[in-house]
Amino acid sequence: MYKVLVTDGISHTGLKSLLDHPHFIVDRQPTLNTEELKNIIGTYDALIVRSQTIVTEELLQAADRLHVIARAGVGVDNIDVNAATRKGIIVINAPGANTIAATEHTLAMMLALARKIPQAHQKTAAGEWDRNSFKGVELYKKTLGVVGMGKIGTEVAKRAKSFGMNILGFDPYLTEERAKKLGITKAGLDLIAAESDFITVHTPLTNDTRGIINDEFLAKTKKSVRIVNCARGGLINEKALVRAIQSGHVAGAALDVFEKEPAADPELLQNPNIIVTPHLGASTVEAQEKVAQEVSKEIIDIFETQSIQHAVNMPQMSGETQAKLQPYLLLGDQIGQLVIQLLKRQAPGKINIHYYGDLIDEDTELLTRTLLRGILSYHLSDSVNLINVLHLLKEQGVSYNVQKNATNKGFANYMELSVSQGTETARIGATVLNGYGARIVKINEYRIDVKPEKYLLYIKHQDVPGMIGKVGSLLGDYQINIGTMQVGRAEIGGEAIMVLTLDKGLGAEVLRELTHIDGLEEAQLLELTNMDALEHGREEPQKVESI
Ligand SMILES: NC(=O)C1=CN([C@@H]2O[C@H](COP(=O)(O)OP(=O)(O)OC[C@H]3O[C@@H](n4cnc5c(N)ncnc54)[C@H](O)[C@@H]3O)[C@@H](O)[C@H]2O)C=CC1
Ligand SMILES: O=C(O)C(=O)COP(=O)(O)O
Repeated sequence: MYKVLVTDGISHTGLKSLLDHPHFIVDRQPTLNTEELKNIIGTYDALIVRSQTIVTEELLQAADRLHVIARAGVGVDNIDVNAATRKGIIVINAPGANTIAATEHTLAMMLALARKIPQAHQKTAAGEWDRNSFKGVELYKKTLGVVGMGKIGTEVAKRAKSFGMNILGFDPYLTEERAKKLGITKAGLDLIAAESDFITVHTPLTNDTRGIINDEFLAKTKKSVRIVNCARGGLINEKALVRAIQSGHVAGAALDVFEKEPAADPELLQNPNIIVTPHLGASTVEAQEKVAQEVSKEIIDIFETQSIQHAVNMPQMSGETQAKLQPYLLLGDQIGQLVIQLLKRQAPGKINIHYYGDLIDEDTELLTRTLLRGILSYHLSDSVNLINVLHLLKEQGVSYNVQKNATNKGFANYMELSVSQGTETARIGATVLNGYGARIVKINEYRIDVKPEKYLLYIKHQDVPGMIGKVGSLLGDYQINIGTMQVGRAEIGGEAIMVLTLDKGLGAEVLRELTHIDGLEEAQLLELTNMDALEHGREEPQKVESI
């Protein structure tokens, strides 16, 4: 059973697949304080949050078995993603599931700001019939500057066009072609400042975007501009905004998000020209069900089938590509494990990965991580996974290099992995044969043809007659059954290798005796762990024995 902790208010209906699943226990604890959360997090496999729960490095230090943090929404700035990555915790979100909700809230805020609806409502509800104080402005024929033309920015732009607005869009990823298709103008920040009557921001909060609307930007804006932020507090420098509104340069602002939440600054909250909502952009019935459904499904997938779709700290890959790469991923993990053992179990210093043939057309980032995890797992065991493997390599000072080559090396697809430490190098080449499965086809400079199995006996010897018989009979004396035997040599009568698959492992005594055979230079048992789990395309999940 896997234990899932749900903090923050998450839709019960949306969580249904998790709540009904026989392998998951879901605890809903929406009112925990930081200390309480820290005290219990250690017993959970997954955590589901919205924007309210702050997931810090300190909290993660106590999260000993946490495998997944799911953000039922988009922004992950309340989660220390780097700390999660270092700990090998997958962070997922639900991009797109609340796009429409945030879009409609932005439009609602823009209209409310233009027509002073909250202020008028307040006065009317208090019994005052004031028809003079609330003259608004129209959106029609006005220019809207959209900073951040991602999912929400784009949907906002489309809807604003239907009000007859001219749209200026700014986003490093906005091409002229897409802008044209949307019927908007691709612009820079300066043009947006100079031309816009309304400006709305829709970027994530990053080092780049923090304070993107600041004194300097506001100074370049048109007089009486109105500003909307339904994305992230911090994109607008609040002090600068208040100054610009007080000076009369900015006519007003509509804010759903704040530098610090819950918002408390009276200069913002009690300003007659600023309308506010308490981070409600995603708060619709539909969006909340959808975000909860999406993260629930993905959590189940991650634990049950190791398939990850929306990890923010992993390469993204479609299910189709993942399925196509699956045999290579299994093989990659295996040759990673084997190559480090061939290096006489020394820590790696330098790793080279080459992909040839059909593999060069694939997105190999996940495969590369799998190979690297295979290598590191020999010394670091379960503490290394696909999430933290690059971080751990860096931490260990191991360099790696990936090359792709269109030549096919005699196989439709081929990958070669070499690991060095000092002057020693171990190398394995492998391929997936259509209809026959995975094969190791090269070990160091020798060509062979071995199907990876749990126990492989690797022997280096002189290419002299009788060697195969001697090895076979010694193993027979110890009741060790040989599954397959392959020999490879660089030249007749020179050095050669023998690779045997065995039904069980063998001890140091047998290995010692093997090396006493005349002409036998080296014997090494290579062992693959996690074979069963790998066969099923996933690692062994952590199990809760009893709750
Ligand atoms: N108020 C609320 O409740 C909600 C807020 N959000 C927030 O809205 C924002 C946008 O969300 P989505 O559209 O779903 O994300 P998205 O990832 O689809 O779009 C973000 C866009 O910002 C662009 N961008 C990044 N840096 C930029 C820069 N320096 N200048 C201009 N553009 C830049 C990116 O290229 C991307 O196209 C996020 O901050 C998200 O957290 C999302 C949902 C609800
Ligand atoms: O999805 C986002 O980025 C949001 O800001 C929504 O936040 P919430 O889930 O409503 O706390």
